[in-house]
Amino acid sequence: MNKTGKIIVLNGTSSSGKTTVAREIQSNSSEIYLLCSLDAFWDMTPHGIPAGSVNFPNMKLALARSVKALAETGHNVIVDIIFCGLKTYNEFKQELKGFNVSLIKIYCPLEELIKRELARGDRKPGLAESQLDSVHSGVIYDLSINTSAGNSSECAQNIINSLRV
Ligand SMILES: Nc1ncnc2c1ncn2[C@@H]1O[C@H](COP(=O)(O)OP(=O)(O)OP(=O)(O)O)[C@@H](O)[C@H]1O
Repeated sequence: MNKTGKIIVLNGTSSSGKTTVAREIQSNSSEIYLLCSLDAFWDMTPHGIPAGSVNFPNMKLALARSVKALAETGHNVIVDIIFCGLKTYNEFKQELKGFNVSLIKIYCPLEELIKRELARGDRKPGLAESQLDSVHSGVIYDLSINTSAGNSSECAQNIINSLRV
C-alpha cells in the first residue's frame, strides 16, 4: 500500500481567506498537495436545489470520507471547510483517526470580513457573521492564523514553516 498522505484542514468562516491561503500553500510548499474544498462539493448540486446542509445533510461527512480516500491512496490534501458546529468536527475526527492531520484555525476580525464580503460580491452579506459563533466553537487546533495580520502568502508561509511541509 502507498504511504498515507498528510492532511491540512483549514477551518474558518466564509471570506476568512481559506481558499486563497490554501492555493498559496499549494504554490509554495516543497510537497505536492491537492485542494479538497467544500465549495467544490457544493458546486456538484443541480440547478434549482440550493447548496447547503438543509438539502444535503451528509455532504460534509462525504467530504471527510473523500479526504480519507485521497490520503489512504497516498495523496497529501488541504481541506477548505466550514465546520459550523461540532457535528462536522466530530465526523472529521472519527473518519481521519490515525492519519497525519493538522488542524488550522483561519480567522479574521468581523470588520474585515464585512469589507471582504462587500468587495467580493459573490457571497450574501452577513454570511461570515452568521458563522462566527459556531465555526470555531469546541475545536482544538494545532495552529491559528489571523488573515488580517498579513497577506495571503505570509499566512501560507507561517503554516508551511510551522508544519514543515
Ligand atoms: N491575508 C489574506 N489571506 C487570505 N485571503 C485574503 C487575505 N487578505 C485578503 N484576502 C481576501 O479575502 C477574500 C476571501 O478569500 P477566500 O475566497 O480565500 O475566502 P474563503 O474563506 O475561502 O471564503 P468562502 O468560504 O466563502 O469560499 C479574497 O478576496 C481574498 O483575496
